[in-house]
Amino acid sequence: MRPTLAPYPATRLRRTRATPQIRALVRQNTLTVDDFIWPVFVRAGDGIMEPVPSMPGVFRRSVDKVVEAAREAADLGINAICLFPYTGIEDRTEDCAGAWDPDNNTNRAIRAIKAAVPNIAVMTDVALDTYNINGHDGFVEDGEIVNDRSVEALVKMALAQADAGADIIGPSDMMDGRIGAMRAAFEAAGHQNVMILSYAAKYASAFYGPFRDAVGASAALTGDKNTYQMDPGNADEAMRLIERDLAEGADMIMVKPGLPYLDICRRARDTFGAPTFAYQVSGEYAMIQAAAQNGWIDGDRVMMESLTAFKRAGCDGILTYFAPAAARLLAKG
Ligand SMILES: NCc1[nH]cc(CCC(=O)O)c1CC(=O)O
Repeated sequence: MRPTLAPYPATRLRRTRATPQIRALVRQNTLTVDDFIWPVFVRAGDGIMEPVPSMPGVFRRSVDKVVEAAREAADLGINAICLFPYTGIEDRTEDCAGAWDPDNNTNRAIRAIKAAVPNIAVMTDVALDTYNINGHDGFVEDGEIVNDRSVEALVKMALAQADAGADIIGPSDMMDGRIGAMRAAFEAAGHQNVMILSYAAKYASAFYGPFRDAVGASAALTGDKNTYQMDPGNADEAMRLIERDLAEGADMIMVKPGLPYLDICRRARDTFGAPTFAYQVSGEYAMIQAAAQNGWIDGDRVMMESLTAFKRAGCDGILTYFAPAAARLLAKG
């Protein structure tokens, strides 16, 4: 729809920008604490908060500290927390068995949060990269990332998370057929209320660098993820992937990374109208933090502006490491 515009001077578009009150009145998109999912890194141990050097302000937390973080988030009004495990090179294996161990750090954290902080949703990550000796999201056979055997393992991983009490399962692996396989397995296991937030349009991005440091995958990763994650030049393929995942039973979909892919967010929103999320990934976070620490930008303002951009692009919510900081700023008003 084209707005009707009388010619100048009848139309002076600056009129509706003149005061804070009028600007607030005509504002189309507003960020609220309801928009955030907070990604948190879980590690072994007790009483540990280990800083992630490439992500200033982000920590690897032991389970007890993750529970504290969940409580803090819930008190700020954040609706969901998303868990990612850190695994050192010594605990990584070729068979990735740790991924579906009911007592791995993620599953222990899910149970502990569910017991202590009932008013926050728990989301998880489903991919083998955090347990794999070679850092890939699927099994590697003769240098190839194999699909169907990986899907079987991912289903086991997802079931273990659902058994532990996860509310939202987030498959980030980009294997074909995993959403349908997980949905069928959940139905068979009585987990019909477990949601799937599919990382449907996930690009092979250099913006994931700091995350791979955070989960211990950087040192492990051999080669790249170009045979399963998307080519940054493609847009139509993202629509096909989202349509496919929704048809297989995903409840919500994600575009990842975030800011460089806002065009994909907008198309996803307009094409499918499904609950649409973006992941403001580690590299996006690190760039803003680095520039802010150098005094080159106003960190708080850039944080809020970047998060608002996702709302403008049609997203219902954002996975962001800024969640608690932004929630605190919003609470101040
Ligand atoms: N399956 C792994 C996974 N899940 C979330 C991220 C990235 C998140 C971030 O960069 O903040 C990645 C990294 C990757 O695909 O290599």
